Amino acid sequence: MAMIEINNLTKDYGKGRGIFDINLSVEKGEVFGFAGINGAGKTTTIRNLMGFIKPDSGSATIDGLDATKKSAQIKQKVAYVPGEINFPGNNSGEVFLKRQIEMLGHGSWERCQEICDELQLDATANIKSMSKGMKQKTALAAAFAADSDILIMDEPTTGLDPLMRDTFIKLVEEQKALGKTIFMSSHIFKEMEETCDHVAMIKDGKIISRIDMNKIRYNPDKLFTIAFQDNESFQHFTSLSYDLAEVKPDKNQVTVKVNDQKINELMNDLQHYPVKFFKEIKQTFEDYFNQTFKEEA
Ligand SMILES: Nc1ncnc2c1ncn2[C@@H]1O[C@H](COP(=O)(O)OP(=O)(O)OP(=O)(O)O)[C@@H](O)[C@H]1O
Repeated sequence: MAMIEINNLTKDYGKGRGIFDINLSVEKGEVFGFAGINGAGKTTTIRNLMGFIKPDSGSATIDGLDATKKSAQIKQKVAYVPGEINFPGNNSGEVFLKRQIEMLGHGSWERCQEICDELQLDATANIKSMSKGMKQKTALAAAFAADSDILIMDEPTTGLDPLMRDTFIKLVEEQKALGKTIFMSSHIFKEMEETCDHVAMIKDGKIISRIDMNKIRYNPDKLFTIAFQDNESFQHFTSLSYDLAEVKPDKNQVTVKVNDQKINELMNDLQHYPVKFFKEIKQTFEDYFNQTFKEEA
């Protein structure tokens, strides 16, 4: 059974805003990304999932628990990082973190301290006077130290610098190795590319694509840009039967799409031409995201 199941979920705020007929399924042990630009519907979906708001139609379950009817149990079970962090009370980060661990009934203060060290967070500061980044780190420390089977995080790296994002990626990988299920929204491509097994893309409240990230990470179809030293070589090469993705005659340059199995063939062919430069164009999740959004426009 899937750990997170969303069926035909709709929350209509009017004027085309909200989420419409969302269907998603996240398996146990999977890191699942939810990608979309501002206002796409990520937070609305997550707030439904956590039972903070009721859908107009459809349903969501977490480990078999209905998000609306069993919201209290879900909040106990899930380590949650909200999109907008607003801590209750006027205590130090440490007091807050210790209470969180006590409240959830799993996780340990020792592990929490290790995570605070990794995130370079001084949790002795008062939570009300913390900077945006410190609040985000405190919320992450609470979630990662909770030892919950499921983590749901809404834009978890907001306010973190690039080095801290790398620490975040490491923490996610550790959780994945422990078999935890992670659902996180983001518009930061790097963290999704490095951590997610699957990503769903949302636009205007609707899912427009589901991606197996291995197909992006280990895409057998590679792109190579080759610049030739003279126009004659360029002309001759482009007359061969390669799949030409881009041709720039003024620069004697061509970009070819070549399957892994045909790379040796390309290398052999290129030996016959004076080549100025040769480089692989890496296809990233960002390229896929931008392309899909353009196609949907
Ligand atoms: N309580 C509300 N009342 C009216 N409209 C709302 C409400 N909450 C969200 N919306 C609208 O629903 C749409 C989806 O918002 P949501 O916050 O889910 O997007 P998001 O993908 O999380 O965006 P962001 O990346 O900016 O956080 C937006 O158009 C937003 O203005």
